[in-house]
Amino acid sequence: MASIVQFENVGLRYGTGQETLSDVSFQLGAGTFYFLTGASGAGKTSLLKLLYLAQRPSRGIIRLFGEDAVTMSRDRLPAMRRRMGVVFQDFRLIPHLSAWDNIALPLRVAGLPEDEVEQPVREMLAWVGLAERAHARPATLSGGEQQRVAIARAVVGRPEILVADEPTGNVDPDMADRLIHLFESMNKLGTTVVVATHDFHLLGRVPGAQMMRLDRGRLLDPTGSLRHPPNEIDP
Ligand SMILES: Nc1ncnc2c1ncn2[C@@H]1O[C@H](COP(=O)(O)OP(=O)(O)OP(=O)(O)O)[C@@H](O)[C@H]1O
Repeated sequence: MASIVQFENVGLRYGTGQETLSDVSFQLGAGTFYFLTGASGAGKTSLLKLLYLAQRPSRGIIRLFGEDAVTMSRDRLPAMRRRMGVVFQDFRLIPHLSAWDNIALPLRVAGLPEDEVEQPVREMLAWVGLAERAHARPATLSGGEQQRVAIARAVVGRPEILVADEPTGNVDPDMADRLIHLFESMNKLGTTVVVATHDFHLLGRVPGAQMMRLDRGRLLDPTGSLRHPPNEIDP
């Protein structure tokens, strides 16, 4: 299976402090589902920021869709980012837009005509259980509802990679299962999915998902499953 993301000896240092991420090396196989776990402060959000190109590493090599993401010119970044859907930990919805318009945004930015925007937005709103709240602005939605709008916005354009940072942090267990099922359905259609979570309950929900575990800025890969081809697990 082709790898869609490669990190080689990546390090990240904010300011002049210690490295937040050190010697991080892995490859993500196209079409695979990954969970990223680790204690609070281990560096999960930082790793995801490198992945969705919000942050450049202090050292190492990152290749995304076969291109060198570290030396890439700033003009190329928006086109690369459009191939990814991101669920931010703090949602980042546009406050003056309704739930509907927030979800429609990636499709409109991609230049889809309005008659091709309506159906996917309607379907996504229904999927995340917010059909009745289509016209609500983010400030009038609960935290869990905002999170569901953020998820709908990230997946509506069927991105090649979906990156989600604690996407079930604000919803009840039933909704968490439903959202994970949505990610799994997208994964079955070919999207590579990376979900950072503290929620151990979720980890068993996706058969075949690979685990990435960060421990104080270092990625543990005891089974070698993050290399390609994955190592056989020793009997
Ligand atoms: N912009 C920043 N400037 C300086 N330090 C930062 C910045 N962002 C994160 N850090 C530090 O980097 C470390 C890792 O943070 P990060 O948010 O990546 O961890 P995390 O595993 O996602 O944690 P959590 O599960 O609590 O969200 C922490 O010590 C944090 O204080």
